[in-house]
Amino acid sequence: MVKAKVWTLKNHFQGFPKASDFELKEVELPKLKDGEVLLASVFLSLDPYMRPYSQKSLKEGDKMMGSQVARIVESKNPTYHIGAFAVANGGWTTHFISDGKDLQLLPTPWPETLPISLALGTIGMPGLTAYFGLFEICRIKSGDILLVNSAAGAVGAVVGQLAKIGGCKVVGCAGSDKKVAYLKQIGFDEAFNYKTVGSLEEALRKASPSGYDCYFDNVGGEFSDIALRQMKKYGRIAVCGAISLYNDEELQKGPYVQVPMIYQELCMEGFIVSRWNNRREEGLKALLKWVVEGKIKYHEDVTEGFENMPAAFMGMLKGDNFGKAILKM
Ligand SMILES: NC(=O)C1=CN([C@@H]2O[C@H](COP(=O)(O)OP(=O)(O)OC[C@H]3O[C@@H](n4cnc5c(N)ncnc54)[C@H](OP(=O)(O)O)[C@@H]3O)[C@@H](O)[C@H]2O)C=CC1
Ligand SMILES: CCCCC/C=C\CC(=O)/C=C/C=C/C=C\[C@@H](O)CCCC(=O)O
Repeated sequence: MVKAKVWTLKNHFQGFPKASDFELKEVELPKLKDGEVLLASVFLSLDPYMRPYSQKSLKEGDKMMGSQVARIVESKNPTYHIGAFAVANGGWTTHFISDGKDLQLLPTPWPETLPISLALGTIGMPGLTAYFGLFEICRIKSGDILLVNSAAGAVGAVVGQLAKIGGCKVVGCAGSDKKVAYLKQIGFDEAFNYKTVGSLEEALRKASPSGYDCYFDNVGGEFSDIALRQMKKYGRIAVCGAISLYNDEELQKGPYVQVPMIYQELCMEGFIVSRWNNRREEGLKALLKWVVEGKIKYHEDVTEGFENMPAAFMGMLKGDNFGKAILKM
């Protein structure tokens, strides 16, 4: 019998998650049935969606949701061979069984020089979020001026670099001077630390006095109320996330958006990356090519040790991560 260690949601989060909201358990996995494979997690992803989704999708005591790059260690499925790596949604667990239907084998050939953990970030769901959010929702054109927040993160850094490839002027913001320096290093035209600027309104105006054609929003809340009022005529807003709101116990009430939206004739659209699941291969192939060519740089924030999952998750929500937050088993 194989024993798996599993992080469970002991208590639903009230405000910001606490260590006592999680509980580590050990479970015995059953023997494989025909068609099933046993996988061992190698890298686990830490994503902001886990905070709001846990509220709507989990019961207390459930295994925390999440994805990983895992190695096949036993197989009764001819499609999946021992030693192969796949991306799965196995949750916060050291080992799990799959019938293969939810497994995504790593794109091949996977270059020896690239860490397989990129399949959780730049060449994975966050990278696809940037790719489809930018090209299908923002519909960027060469010469557009684009704003992206949480810009040094898993999604934001890809947004900015893809926009540069697409001929845009790119403005980004992040929560530390180290992250801001990184943004400039990877090609952002303007970058600032939103936590230290005196006035966000002035910082945005200074970065682009003529305003913004596209706004890729990862943060929501007060930031977006200010950014919205600096959009150019016919501007496009991709509502990707609202991480500034995820830990609120009561939904905040901001200014109303209708007046600037009408005056500037703006288009604002929310999206979930799974909308393009049928075009996953297209996106991954493009992202892999750009990474291999060096046109998209990546940065990972690696925490070691399964016991540190909750701490790494809470750290990411606080902005401690620099780049894609992952855990190495
Ligand atoms: N719609 C979709 O399909 C998807 C949406 N998303 C969303 O994209 C966004 C970014 O995700 P991802 O790239 O994985 O995460 P990141 O790698 O960007 O990590 C989260 C970052 O959010 C920032 N942050 C945290 N709290 C606040 C706050 N109160 N105000 C401003 N910034 C804050 C921090 O960066 P900083 O240092 O800049 O503060 C932190 O590092 C999230 O909102 C997520 O929900 C992600 C994937 C798919
Ligand atoms: C306060 C309300 C917040 C609403 C938006 C929440 C999150 C946006 C976001 O981050 C979306 C992420 C989508 C991820 C998509 C694919 C998977 O890897 C996650 C699967 C989650 C699940 O359905 O189990």
